[in-house]
Amino acid sequence: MRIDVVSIFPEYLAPLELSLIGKARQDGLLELNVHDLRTFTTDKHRTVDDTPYGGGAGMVMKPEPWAQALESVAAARENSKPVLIVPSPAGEKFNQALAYELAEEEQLVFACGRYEGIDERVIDWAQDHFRVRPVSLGDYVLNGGEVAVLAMVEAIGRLLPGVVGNPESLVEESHSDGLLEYPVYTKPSAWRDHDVPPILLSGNHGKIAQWRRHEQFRRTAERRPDLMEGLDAGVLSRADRQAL
Ligand SMILES: N#Cc1c(-c2ccc3ccn(Cc4cccnc4)c3c2)n[nH]c1N
Repeated sequence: MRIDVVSIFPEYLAPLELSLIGKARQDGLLELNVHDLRTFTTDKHRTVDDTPYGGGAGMVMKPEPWAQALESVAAARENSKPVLIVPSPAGEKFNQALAYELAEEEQLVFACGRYEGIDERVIDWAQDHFRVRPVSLGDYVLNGGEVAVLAMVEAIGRLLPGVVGNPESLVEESHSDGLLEYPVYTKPSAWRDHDVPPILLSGNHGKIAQWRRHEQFRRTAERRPDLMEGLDAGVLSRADRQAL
């Protein structure tokens, strides 16, 4: 997969040189290019914003630098247009299902807006060159798209083949099957008056799996009742229904 990120703060994306994603880039599992939007300006002040038509507070990002930048990074392909992800408070909610969907793409382009956002005509123009997806990280307000891109690239990148050492670990984590993950413990078994649940020391793998499943349901019902409504019937085994 190739990922291109355009931002006026390219240094914000430096953490993607670290850890799992950084190693995936070194191993050639992921190509990630970060581009400075100001590279695509033509005036001596390298201007990327201007006052909003219709008045109002703040500034809006000018359309032409964005069109130049996006044209520059769009890999020419016959069969399908690359995906352009535009982080926005007004986007569809990012979730694990969307992370899996986007992990299948050949190229993802991320447009990190700042100020009050990007001139909407860029989104309209981009429809002819990209499959455009405005995406929100969550229902809270950030100052720009970079933090959202860090989160999305990590969530998507870790799903790519070979990035996570043990693919098994992707199966049982939160949201992989619509449920929150079960609690985890390690040595020592007794710690500051808090003991590891005895079932986990029993060596009875069937009972341990049953306990873990029950904990997934208990936690999900307690912390995220909204997820319980959306559970796919196939996810609920007979034993699961008994656990509810
Ligand atoms: N993804 C995502 C986001 C953003 C977000 C993303 C891009 C930009 C570009 C500018 N701002 C500031 C801004 C603030 C308020 C109104 N309009 C714009 C952004 C906020 N906020 N919250 C999220 N979950």
